[in-house]
Amino acid sequence: MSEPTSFDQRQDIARDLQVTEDFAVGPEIERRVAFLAGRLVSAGLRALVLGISGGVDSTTAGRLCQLAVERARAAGHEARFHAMRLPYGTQADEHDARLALDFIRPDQVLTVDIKPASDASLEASLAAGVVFRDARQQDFVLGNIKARQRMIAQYTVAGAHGGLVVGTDQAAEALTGFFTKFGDGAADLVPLTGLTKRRVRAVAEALGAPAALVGKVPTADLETLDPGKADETALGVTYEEIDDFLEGRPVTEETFGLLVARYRLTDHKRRLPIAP
Ligand SMILES: Nc1ncnc2c1ncn2[C@@H]1O[C@H](COP(=O)(O)OP(=O)(O)OC[C@H]2O[C@@H]([n+]3cccc(C(=O)O)c3)[C@H](O)[C@@H]2O)[C@@H](O)[C@H]1O
Ligand SMILES: Nc1ncnc2c1ncn2[C@@H]1O[C@H](COP(=O)(O)OP(=O)(O)OP(=O)(O)O)[C@@H](O)[C@H]1O
Ligand SMILES: [Mg+2]
Repeated sequence: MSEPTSFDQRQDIARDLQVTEDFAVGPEIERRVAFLAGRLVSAGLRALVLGISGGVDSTTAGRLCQLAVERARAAGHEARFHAMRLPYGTQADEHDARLALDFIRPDQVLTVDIKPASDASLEASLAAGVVFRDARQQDFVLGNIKARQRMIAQYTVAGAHGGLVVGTDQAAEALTGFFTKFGDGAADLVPLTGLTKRRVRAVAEALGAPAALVGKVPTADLETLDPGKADETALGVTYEEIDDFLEGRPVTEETFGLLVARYRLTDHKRRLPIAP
């Protein structure tokens, strides 16, 4: 049997991540709003829950959620969108989060500071004798604790209101595994699935999001020692390159190899836990 060609490899990955060749923003918005409203109604539940960071992904997904609950209500189904602010203490770009909320106009906004619980979790492990290699490694692990703490806060609200937790995973993050397993990677519904980053921005723009958020530099903003670090700095590859790869446009051989390697390495993050 012959080795798959680069072309086949790329196509298989794009298919696995549900990236389509064609993209029309209007029908994509309609399909995703219908998906959220339909799932809420068919599950017999009453709420959608999502953290709003001030980044373009949650701005976009948040507006889709609000449109979906309004559609469900118009069809006679009781439904509300609970948008959550989940800062770790004080967030440097809080003004962007406020801008996002003004645009989304959610039914409800709830703020939970994840700092006390995140710090307590780390402290308890340190007190139990967990030792980190150095301060950087400890800070990186604390970053993943923050992402998981946000997941816990969102599931708390979902539990209180009979809600579904919405995730913001999209194709560029899925390809690179650039999310915390069971943290921001954990959700009930993922309406941005299959969208490259530039397509997320196109959806945001078509929905009428402020330009400052549509074009905002993506950041996981998880490391206390490196606040607001750009995802592209952490990844060593640009979103333009990731999107080009996923959409079948030319990328350098080096980028191609790097992305295929990253996709393989992070396979476990896109699946259920491995069983014997
Ligand atoms: N082959 C394999 N089969 C099964 N499990 C495997 C595995 N390789 C590693 N693992 C395990 O997976 C776990 C590591 O995964 P995980 O805990 O996610 O940790 P990890 O992938 O190391 O870190 C998460 C990365 O995502 C970034 N992130 C997080 C959250 C949000 C965003 C954002 O863009 O907003 C970005 C974050 O900055 C960081 O670079 C470990 O337990 C590891 O041992
Ligand atoms: N400070 C925060 N407050 C509320 N929710 C947050 C916060 N930080 C992260 N989240 C949640 O975690 C998700 C993953 O973060 P991520 O950085 O990938 O998305 P984003 O900030 O919306 O967009 P971008 O990737 O462009 O920065 C967010 O979409 C949001 O739901
Ligand atoms: Mg972000």
